[in-house]
Amino acid sequence: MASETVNGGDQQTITKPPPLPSPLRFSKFFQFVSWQSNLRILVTGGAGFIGSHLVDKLMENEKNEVIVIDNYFTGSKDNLKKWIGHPRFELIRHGFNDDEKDKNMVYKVSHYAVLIIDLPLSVDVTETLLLEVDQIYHLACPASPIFYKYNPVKTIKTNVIGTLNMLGLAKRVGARILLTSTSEVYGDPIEHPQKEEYWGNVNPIGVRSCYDEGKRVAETLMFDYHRQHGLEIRIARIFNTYGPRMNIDDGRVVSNFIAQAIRYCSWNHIAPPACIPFLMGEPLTVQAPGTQTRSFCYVSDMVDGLIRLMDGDHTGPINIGNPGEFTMMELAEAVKELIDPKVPLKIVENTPDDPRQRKPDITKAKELLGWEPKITLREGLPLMEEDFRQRLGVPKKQAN
Ligand SMILES: NC(=O)c1ccc[n+]([C@@H]2O[C@H](COP(=O)([O-])OP(=O)(O)OC[C@H]3O[C@@H](n4cnc5c(N)ncnc54)[C@H](O)[C@@H]3O)[C@@H](O)[C@H]2O)c1
Ligand SMILES: O=C(O)[C@H]1O[C@H](OP(=O)(O)OP(=O)(O)OC[C@H]2O[C@@H](n3ccc(=O)[nH]c3=O)[C@H](O)[C@@H]2O)[C@H](O)[C@@H](O)[C@@H]1O
Repeated sequence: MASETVNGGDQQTITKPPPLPSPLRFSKFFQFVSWQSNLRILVTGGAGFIGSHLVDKLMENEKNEVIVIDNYFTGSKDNLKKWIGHPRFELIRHGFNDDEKDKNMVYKVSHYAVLIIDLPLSVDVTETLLLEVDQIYHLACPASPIFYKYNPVKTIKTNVIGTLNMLGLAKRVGARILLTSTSEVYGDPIEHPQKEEYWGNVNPIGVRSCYDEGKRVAETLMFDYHRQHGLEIRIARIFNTYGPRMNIDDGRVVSNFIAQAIRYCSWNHIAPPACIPFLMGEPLTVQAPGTQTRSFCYVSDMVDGLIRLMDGDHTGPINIGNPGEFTMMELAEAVKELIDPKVPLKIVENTPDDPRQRKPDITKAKELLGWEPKITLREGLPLMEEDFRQRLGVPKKQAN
């Protein structure tokens, strides 16, 4: 088991041996060795953007059994529809599955009647859960700033109570757990690019704190369980990730710019620009000043990095991101160039505490995981455009 540390090596090394696999799972393995999958993997937040791509990749391995829990706040069952009904896949609904539904009808009707009829049945990580699994990818948490700021108390609960619950589960069944932390733990960074040793510059009482301080506490909890109980932990610090399947009105910059540009062009196509300009859709909304930077990682690279981290020997935290750095103005220009150079830009007001620069130092990921991103922004944007056009029902116009 790994005992490498970060932060200049000033953290304690592991004093306890790693936990044994769940006794339940162990006996099942020997009893049914002929059909038992090698790994039962829980993905929290598996109906979301990164989570559903991760599920796709994990399901490619026939030795894996994948279980998803989600409360569908920002995720959707649609993202998982190709796996629903697959024998190696399970989407947990309020802690019981379809076969048990009839047996539990009274219980369910009395407690969840409205949910059964009107809403997809969901599982929230702020509630405790007992499952027999070997690995936990803990992603559940709204990621887009407009969504995580919508109900900040719930965001904090998800990060703190949700992570505690998943750590409790990992401890009980002897599972390895990976947390998807964030580059937001570096706040508005004074060091650039950001190395894992950097402790960050975070406002503890700002409107983003529910998310960035929430993730910092989640990291603390992970390390405390690791030191105190010998839990096998992995922490990924994810930098801005984009790709197909992001919510169209997610609010994050890449999805906003692509949706705005496609919508602008579709209106432009119907209404001649000279006569009805207000019908032409929204320009690209660049939040002031537009010189702030981000480094964008394509989702397949991200998923590859997460799996390498989970399956490797290093606890992290490890930055996983693409070091290619762009100002928001440069990103807007790249989207214009791709979709339609005539789409206008509009400078709009920014939100408080927006980090002014962000770029990962990925030396650790390269050295410890043998990972580096393969897909550049210019290669990834067209893949996302194609997916957004399909979902918006706006095909690309063929050049004459
Ligand atoms: N996408 C990025 O750029 C990025 C960057 C850094 C970190 N991350 C982290 O990666 C993870 C996934 O991000 P994403 O971009 O796929 O976001 P997303 O919003 O698409 O997915 C999050 C999923 O978690 C679910 N969820 C939220 N709260 C929950 C709760 N209390 N209980 C159960 N499910 C809950 C949502 O319904 C959704 O399906 C998050 O933890 C996020 O903080 C993402
Ligand atoms: O990578 C990360 O660690 C974090 O990145 C994002 O947070 P943020 O970078 O603020 O994401 P966006 O909302 O996409 O904003 C990026 C930049 O684009 C700008 N922006 C956003 C939206 C828009 O329409 N226009 C625009 O210029 C924002 O001002 C900001 O400077 C994610 O949403 C977080 O969940 C994640 O943890």
